[in-house]
Amino acid sequence: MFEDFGGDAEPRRYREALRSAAAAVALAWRSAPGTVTAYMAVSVAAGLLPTAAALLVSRLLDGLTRPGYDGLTTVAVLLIAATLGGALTIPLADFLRGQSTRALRLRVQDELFDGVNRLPGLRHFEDPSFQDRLRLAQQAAGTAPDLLVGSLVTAVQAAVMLAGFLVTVFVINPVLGVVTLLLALPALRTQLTAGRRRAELLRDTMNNSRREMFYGSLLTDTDTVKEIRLYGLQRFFTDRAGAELRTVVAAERGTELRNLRARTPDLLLGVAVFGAGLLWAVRAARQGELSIGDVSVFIAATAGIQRGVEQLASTASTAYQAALTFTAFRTLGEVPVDLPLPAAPRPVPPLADTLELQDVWFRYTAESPWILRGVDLTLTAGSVTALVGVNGTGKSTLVKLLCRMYDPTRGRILWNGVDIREFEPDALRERVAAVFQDYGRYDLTAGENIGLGRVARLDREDLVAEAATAAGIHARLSRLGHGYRTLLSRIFAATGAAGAAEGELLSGGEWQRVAVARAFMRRDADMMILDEPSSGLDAAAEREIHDSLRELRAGATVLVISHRLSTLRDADRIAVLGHGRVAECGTHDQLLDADGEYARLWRLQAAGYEPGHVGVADAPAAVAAEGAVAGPGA
Ligand SMILES: Nc1ncnc2c1ncn2[C@@H]1O[C@H](COP(=O)(O)OP(=O)(O)OP(=O)(O)O)[C@@H](O)[C@H]1O
Repeated sequence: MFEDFGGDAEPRRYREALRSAAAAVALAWRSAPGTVTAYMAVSVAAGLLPTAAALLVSRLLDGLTRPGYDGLTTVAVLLIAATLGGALTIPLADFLRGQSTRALRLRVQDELFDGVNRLPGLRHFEDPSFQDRLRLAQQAAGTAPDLLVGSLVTAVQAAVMLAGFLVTVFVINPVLGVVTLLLALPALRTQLTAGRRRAELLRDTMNNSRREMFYGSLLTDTDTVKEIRLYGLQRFFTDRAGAELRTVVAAERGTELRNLRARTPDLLLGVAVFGAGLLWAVRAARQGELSIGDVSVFIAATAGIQRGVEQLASTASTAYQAALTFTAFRTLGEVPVDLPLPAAPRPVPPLADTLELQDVWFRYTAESPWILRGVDLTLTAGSVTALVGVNGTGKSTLVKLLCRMYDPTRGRILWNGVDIREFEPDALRERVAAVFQDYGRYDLTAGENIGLGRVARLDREDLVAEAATAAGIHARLSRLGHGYRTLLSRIFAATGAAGAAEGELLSGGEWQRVAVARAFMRRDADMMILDEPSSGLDAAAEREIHDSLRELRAGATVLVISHRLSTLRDADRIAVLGHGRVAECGTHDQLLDADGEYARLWRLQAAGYEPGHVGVADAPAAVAAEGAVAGPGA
C-alpha cells in the first residue's frame, strides 16, 4: 500500500515496487504496444553502438601502428557508420518515446477517472488523505510508466554497453574486471535508498504541495480574486504559498543532501579503482605486455564500466522511485468503496408510497459530533414536505443521506419500505432531482448547464428551453449573444469567427435559476429536493419558481429547505429540525397553533413583512430572523 512503503520491511517494499513497476510497464505497453517495441529496439541498438565504436577505434589505432595493415579504410567507414547510427538513433528514440508518452497520457486519464468514478459516495472526496493520494496517483500515473519504460530501456542499454566493456576488460585484466563489477553492488544499494527517499519525500510533502497550489489558485481564481483585492490579501496568500513551497524545498534539500552524502564513498571508490587500473595499464604497456590500442581500450572500457554501473544504479533509483509512487495509482482500484453495494441490487420502483427516515443518526467521522440524532420523518409520495431549522442543524446533511452520498451511521432510510442500501446508488439517483445549496456552476454553454440535469437529453433544445422556462430563465438565456449556445464562463473564451471572446456572465440569482432549470430537466423524477432553491432570487423569480414547482411536481414527492418561511406555508407538512431531531412536524396552521419553535420563527419573520408576500423587505427580515434564532438553536 502507498501508506506503508516508508516504514515497511525492505524485501516487501521491493516486492511492492516490482508489482507496481510491472503494472506501470504493462500500462505503457497497453497504451501503444508497437511504439513501445520500436522504442526499445532502437534504444538497444543505440546501446550497442558505443561499444562497437570503441572496438573500431582500437582497431584503427592498432592498424595505424602496424605497417602494411590494409583494412584501415573499412574500419574507418565502419566507424563513420557507427557514429552516424549513434546520431540517428537518438532523435528517433526521442520521437518514439514522445509517441508512447502521448498514447499513455490518453490511457492514464481514462484509467484514473475510472478509478475515481467507481466510488459512489462523497466520503473519500471529503477526506484530505484521499485527496493527497489522488494527487500522487495522478502525478505518478502521468509520469511513472513513461519513466519506467525509459528506465528499462536505459538499463538494457547500460547493461549491453557494460557487457561489451566487461568482456574487453576481462580479456585484458580479469581481476580488475571483477573488482569493477563488484563496485556496482554498493552503488546500486545507495541509489535504491535514494529512490525510496525521493518517493517518500513526494508522499510526505504532497499536502504542502497541494496547499501551495491552493493558495496560488486563490490569487487568480475569479471566485476569490475580488475579496483578495478588497481585503488586501495578496501578500498574505503569497506568503502562505511561499511558506508551503519553502517547506517542500527544504525537505527536498535535506533528502538530496542525505543522498549525496551516501553516494560520495561509492564515487571515491570508483575513482580509486579506475586510478589503480590506469597505473597498472601504463606499467604493463611500458613492459610491452599491452599495445597502445589495448591501453586505449582498457581506459575506455574501465571508464565505460564505471559509467555503466553509475547509469544502471541511478536508473534503478529512478525506477524504484517511480514504482513506489505508481503504487498510489495501482492501488487506487483497491480503495474500498465508501458505500457498501448490494451483491444483488434491487430495481428501484417508482416512489408510490413513502420515503421514510427511521431513527437516522449520522456523524461525518467516528471522531466528529453527531449531526443527526434519531431523525424520524416520513415523506408521503406526491406531497410537499418543507424542512426548516437554524443554520448548521443538518438539513443539507439530511439531503446528502437521501441521495445516498453517505449512509446513515445508524437507522435506515426506506423507499417504499425498502432500505435504500439495497439499491444501486446510481439507480436511486436516477429517480431524484436536486438543487443543492452549493450547486455547480459549470464553465459550459447555457444549454449544457441545464441539459446536464438529464445528460442523455443534453441535445434536446426543446426540453432544455422548457426547463429554463419553468425556472424563469428562458428569456434571459435567449437574449445571450449565442442564445443557449453561449458559453457561461469567466475562465474560458469561446473564440468566434471574428476571433472575439464570447463567454458571458450571469448574476448570482440567474445562476441559481439555471441550477433550478437543471433539476427541472428531471421533471420525471419521483423525488425533487430543493435545498434553498430561492435564496438568491428576487421576489418575482421566487414566486415564479414556486408556481412552476407546483405545476411540475404533479406526482413528484418534494422536499424543500428554506429559511424564508413564507415560501413554505403551502407545504403539506413542515418539519422543524433541531438538535439533530425532528422537533415539530405539521401543517403551517397546526404548527402555529402548537406555538413552538416554528411559530416563534414565523412571528420573527412576520414582523419584517406580510406572511405570504415576498418583497424587497424580506431580505433584511430573513437575516434578522436567522440572526435571532441562531443563538439558542445552535
Ligand atoms: N463534509 C463534512 N464533514 C464534516 N462536517 C460537516 C461536513 N459537512 C457539514 N458538516 C457539519 O455538519 C453540520 C450540519 O451542516 P449542514 O450543512 O447539514 O447544516 P444546514 O442545516 O444545512 O445549515 P444551513 O442552514 O447553514 O445550510 C455543520 O455543523 C457542519 O460543520
